[in-house]
Amino acid sequence: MLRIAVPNKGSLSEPAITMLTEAGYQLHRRGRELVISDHANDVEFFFLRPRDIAVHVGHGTIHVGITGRDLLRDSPSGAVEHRALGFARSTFRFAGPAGEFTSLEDIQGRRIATSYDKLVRDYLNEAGIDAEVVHLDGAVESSVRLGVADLIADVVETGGTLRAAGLEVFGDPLMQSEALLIAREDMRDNAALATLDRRLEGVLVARSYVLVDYNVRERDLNAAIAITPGLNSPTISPLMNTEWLAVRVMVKAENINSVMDRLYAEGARAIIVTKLAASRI
Ligand SMILES: Nc1ncnc2c1ncn2[C@@H]1O[C@H](COP(=O)(O)OP(=O)(O)OP(=O)(O)O)[C@@H](O)[C@H]1O
Ligand SMILES: O=P(O)(O)OC[C@H]1O[C@H](OP(=O)(O)OP(=O)(O)O)[C@H](O)[C@@H]1O
Ligand SMILES: [Mg+2]
Repeated sequence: MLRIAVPNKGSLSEPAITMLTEAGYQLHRRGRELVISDHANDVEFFFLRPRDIAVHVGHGTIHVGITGRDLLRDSPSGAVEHRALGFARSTFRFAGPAGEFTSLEDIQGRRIATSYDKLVRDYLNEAGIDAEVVHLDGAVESSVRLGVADLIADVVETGGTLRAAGLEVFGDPLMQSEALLIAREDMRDNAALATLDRRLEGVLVARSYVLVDYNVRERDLNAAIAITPGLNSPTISPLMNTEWLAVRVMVKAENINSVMDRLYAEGARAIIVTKLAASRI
């Protein structure tokens, strides 16, 4: 039975549970259960602190897990990134009081508050900068005002928390993060992991693609197909009126209106777009 670690709280928890549910798994918690068995799918879900998931997966007692790339990099765990999952996107940045820091060199000899000690230390070592890392478990943005640090290094999404604390980012981001499916290298060829991975890929595709149907005259077909080449190849079917063909094809959802405009300009008509509920590519 495949053991899967799921974040039990924080920004990763709800979207991870939603994604696994969309992938067909049963992991509804009625109360404070720490483990849920999904017998129909032959998997077991362990609800764990986001920060601990890389440790459990690296240890091998849990086969795979969902965590953030920043948390994985902050852990000494031997787990590796298996697939990016496209949610909980954030950047990891240095920030200080407005106007006080402009570049990385300004950090030399100063005190940096963070919950991500290893990530920050590795970055400073790489950059050849010597600074003191002050570990805090959370609410890192308050540390400058409270005097325990001169600057911070933390997760930034909207920047709202920084602004509220009177801090400004400076320098390049230390990294870009998002939720990941992580596993140990030796799980790479595991069949149960491959099934989970294909299901998650199916959710990602269903979220980012739409199905487009349209009719087009045979003479305009090549121009239309150039706009919508599809994943493998579009499906072309005959219509009763033999001058026209029906085309069915997958298209990235984000540009769908501009794609429809261009298809229409090339002579396509009866263009309809359908959302995908699930997919296996
Ligand atoms: N505001 C946010 N927007 C997007 N992603 C975020 C945000 N805050 C945190 N994350 C991401 O969520 C993960 C960390 O989870 P989070 O900070 O929500 O957990 P937590 O419950 O605070 O955990 P802990 O108490 O161990 O710090 C990281 O991968 C981080 O990049
Ligand atoms: O840029 P923003 O959109 O404001 O989001 C970033 C904030 O969200 C996270 O905090 P969280 O809610 O996890 O609290 P924590 O500090 O206790 O971890 C993160 O640590 C930042 O403080
Ligand atoms: Mg947090």
